[in-house]
Order: sequence, then C-alpha cells, then structure tokens
Amino acid sequence: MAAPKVAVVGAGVIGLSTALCIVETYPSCSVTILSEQFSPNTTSDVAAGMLIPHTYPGTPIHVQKQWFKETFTDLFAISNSGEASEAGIHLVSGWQIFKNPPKEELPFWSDVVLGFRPMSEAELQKFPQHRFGQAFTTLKCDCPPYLLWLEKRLKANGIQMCTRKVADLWELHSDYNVIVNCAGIGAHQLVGDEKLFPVRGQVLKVCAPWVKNFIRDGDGSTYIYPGIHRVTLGGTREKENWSLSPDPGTTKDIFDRCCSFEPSLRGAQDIEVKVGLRPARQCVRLQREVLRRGGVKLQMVHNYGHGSGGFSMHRGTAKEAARLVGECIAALQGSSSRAKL
Ligand SMILES: Cc1cc2nc3c(=O)[nH]c(=O)nc-3n(C[C@H](O)[C@H](O)[C@H](O)COP(=O)(O)OP(=O)(O)OC[C@H]3O[C@@H](n4cnc5c(N)ncnc54)[C@H](O)[C@@H]3O)c2cc1C
Ligand SMILES: O=C([O-])CC(=O)C(=O)O
Repeated sequence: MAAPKVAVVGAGVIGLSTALCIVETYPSCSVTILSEQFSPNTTSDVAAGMLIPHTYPGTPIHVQKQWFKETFTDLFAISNSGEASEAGIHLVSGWQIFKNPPKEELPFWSDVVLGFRPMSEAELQKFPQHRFGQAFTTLKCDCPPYLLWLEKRLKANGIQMCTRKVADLWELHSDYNVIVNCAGIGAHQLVGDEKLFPVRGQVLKVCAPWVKNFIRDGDGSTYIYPGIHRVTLGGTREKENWSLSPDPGTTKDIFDRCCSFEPSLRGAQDIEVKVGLRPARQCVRLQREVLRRGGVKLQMVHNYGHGSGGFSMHRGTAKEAARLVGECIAALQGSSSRAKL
C-alpha cells in the first residue's frame, strides 16, 4: 500500500508529542495534525508543566511508572542539551510539604526524580504549619515555549497542521487511513465519552524572578512553580465545572495561600490569570479501536484523559500510542495484501 496517511486530532501536549513519536517511529507515514485550537489556546498552555505524577486509579502503577520514567528520561536529555532554553525545559529543586504524614512514605516516582529525600528539620522551619516534607529535583516545562518547540520539530519533519474542528471522527475516513484521537476534554463531545469529565483549574502566572525553589502542598491544593520567565501559582480543582472564566475571588485566595508559603511573593508583579479544564478519567484512554460503517473500516487510536498529569506522562503515552498506530498500519497492510490475492 502507499505511505499510510495518519491524522492526529488535537494540538495540546498530547497531540503534538504523539504526532512526533509517530513520525520518528514510522518515517514513511504522512502525518497531519487537525485541531480546533493550537498554542497558546489549549489547556496545555495553562498548565504549570511540572513533572510530578498524579496517580490514575484505573492504571497499574508499573505502567504509570514506565510512562513517567520515559518522559523524565527524554526531557532530562533535552534539559542537558543546547535546545533546553528554546524548548523551555529546566531542572527545578524544591519541597513537597505535608501537615500529616503521607499514606505512602515513598511515592512510586521517588526513584525517577533526582535526589528524593525527607526534608531536614532545618528546611521544615520555613513551613511552621507543616510537619513532614520531601525534597527533590524534577523537571519543568514552560508550556507555551515547549509546545512551540514541538510544533517547530513537527514542521521540520514535514508534518502538516490544519485548524479544523472535527465534529465526528468518521468524517476523516475518506482522507486518512489511521486517526489518532488526542482531543483532551474535547473527547467528551467528540466520542461521547461519559467517563471523561473536566476538573477546572485556575492559576496565576507572575513575575517573581527571586523565587527559585518549587513548593507544593502534598494535598495538591497550593503550589508555587518557578519557570524560566514566570512563576506559576496555584491552584484549584473543581470537578465537572466547565467555566473558562477566571474568578476574582479565587485569584485572591490562590495569591494569599501562596504568600503564606512564600511571603516574598507579596512583591510579585504582572499577574496574569489563566483557567484550564483538566481532561480527567479513572485511567488514560490509550487503546485501539476499529470503527465500522457499511462494510468500511476505520483504524483509530485513542490517547486522551491525562487529567492532572499530561506533562508528567506525555512522552510515555505518546510512545505507546505510536506503537498502537504501528498495529493499525500492520492491519491495513495485511488487508491490502489479502485484497490483491
Ligand atoms: C491549572 C492546571 C495546571 C496543570 N499543571 C500540570 C502540571 O504541572 N503537570 C502536568 O503534568 N500536568 C498539569 N496539568 C494537566 C495538563 O494540562 C493536561 O493533562 C494536558 O494539558 C492535557 O493535554 P491534552 O493535549 O490532552 O489536552 P489539550 O491541551 O486540551 O489539547 C486538546 C487539543 O484538542 C483540540 N480539540 C478538542 N476537540 C477537538 C475537536 N472536536 N476537533 C479538533 N480539535 C479538537 C483542542 O483544540 C486542543 O488543541 C495542569 C492542568 C491545569 C488546568
Ligand atoms: O498538582 C500539581 O502540582 C500541578 C498540577 O498537575 C495540576 O494543577 O493539575
């Protein structure tokens, strides 16, 4: 058969990284990205971009660890290259703090991040309300620059990008052989997935270049994540709330909570408020599906539902999605050679 034509729907961190993995693994494929929005207008642009996993209750821990490890390893290599500043990827050290001892003393990702250890008594003095803490070094993506860097690499690999809202994946069947669904929260409508729901998150992006260490409350309610140019202050988690409008009361609340951890933030300048909808699910939907209509088959791969962990897991899930695209191509080649017999 001719070079397989693959359409990736979605241009957040999942769509872009999946498209890149497909073209790297199967260079003979012709890959097109179709998306209603591109950077800077995706949920991925709002994220803090920290590599600290959240657990998916419906996915085995060894699989989540594999996804995180692959992501960490690939991004560590970028952070250690001449591309680091353009890609917006850097190491960042800091503390995750707890009022009560965490259920798991050692999270599954503790030996993937660097230098994971309990905080010392001296470090804990910075946080008088907290009795326990974990110190470690991880990676952070500055999200819009990282998405633009991915887009640049995709264009260099000959990938086409088209702005288009897809109403039904079947509408692509006459132009493409394989469809890869990376629509994030858009998959709720696109494929009618009732298990997928939004978890609204509001963050502030501020200028406070003196803040160098990250601070995260272990319950995930409050965090301070310094990036290359801006510091992200969070956060909120509102299940089933679809509103993308910033709430001024929430802005004040986030700012006050963050200042209680890092009082110097009172001097932060140039506060921008952003809202995004995390595409939440019990487990990431990472699977093949064959749609059939009137005797015609359409090969599909789903890769969405990363919730709070799209950046932490994206390279690992992109590799698995690319492997599934390989299975679709093998099935197409099998059926085209049978047709010739
Ligand atoms: C406040 C906040 C902070 C976060 N912080 C972190 C963090 O520190 N670390 C971390 O790992 N994760 C974090 N996350 C989670 C992370 O942002 C998500 O997991 C990730 O962005 C999901 O990426 P995605 O590509 O699936 O979705 P998106 O970025 O939403 O991309 C989906 C794409 O699909 C397109 N699309 C949707 N429907 C259609 C359609 N019908 N037709 C065509 N195109 C369509 C959209 O236009 C978009 O381009 C955070 C999220 C929020 C909200
Ligand atoms: O919880 C965090 O540390 C950041 C994050 O992933 C989110 O807000 O979704």
